[in-house]
Amino acid sequence: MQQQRKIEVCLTPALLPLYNIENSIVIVIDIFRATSSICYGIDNGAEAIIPVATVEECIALKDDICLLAAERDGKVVEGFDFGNSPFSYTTEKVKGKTIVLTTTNGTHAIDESKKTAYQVIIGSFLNVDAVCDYLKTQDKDVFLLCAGWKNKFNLEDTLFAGAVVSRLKDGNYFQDDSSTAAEDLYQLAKHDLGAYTAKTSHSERLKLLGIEEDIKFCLQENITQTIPVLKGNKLVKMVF
Ligand SMILES: O=C(O)[C@H](CS(=O)(=O)O)OP(=O)(O)O
Repeated sequence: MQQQRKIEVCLTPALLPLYNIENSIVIVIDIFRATSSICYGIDNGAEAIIPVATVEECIALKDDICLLAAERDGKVVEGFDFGNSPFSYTTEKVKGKTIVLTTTNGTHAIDESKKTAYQVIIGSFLNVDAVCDYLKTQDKDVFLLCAGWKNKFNLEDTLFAGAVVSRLKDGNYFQDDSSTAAEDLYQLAKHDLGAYTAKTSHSERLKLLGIEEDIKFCLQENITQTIPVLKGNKLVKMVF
């Protein structure tokens, strides 16, 4: 008899060592803003985005062709082409380009999960239905990894995890308790994600930096069908 697939939500990268993800498709989630910007950039024709955990690794990969993007604590790191705002990942800026990217939380989560995952893909509200449609066609376990904030829990990534859980409901998955909690949170917030996420500490941080427009942008649902997938050390557009 075929084993029942699992759906698990890992609420922060700090909890990752507790899980076995060898048979799982890992969906890395960093709604504000890394995974939203990655989805947008790949959809806008970036050839690849190379996620790295540290600013030093980003500099080490510098060559004449790559763009270098680095963000820490919401700000572009001095000397880099750009940071983590989705508005830096437009067609005009990224089409045909390879970007080496490091961010406070998102690229750290990608780096940690790639070591043992069956596959790593990138999720955001921008591509939520495409991600779920893909997962429904796979016979792998689903592992939703929230990038959180500096290894701590955050609301917006958990909300997105809940959005995925609610869309996969009919798939007869075994759900862990954090998936159930995430789904309940999503049911509470889904009618007005903007109002709910206004409560988040991340919104407060981004507002202080004057970048509320980024928040609105990252909460749009299904503006793309593109799924970034990790191939080697590069995130590229998944081809079906
Ligand atoms: O740039 C962002 O929005 C955050 C920075 S922080 O968490 O507010 O310090 O980085 P990300 O890796 O996208 O969470």
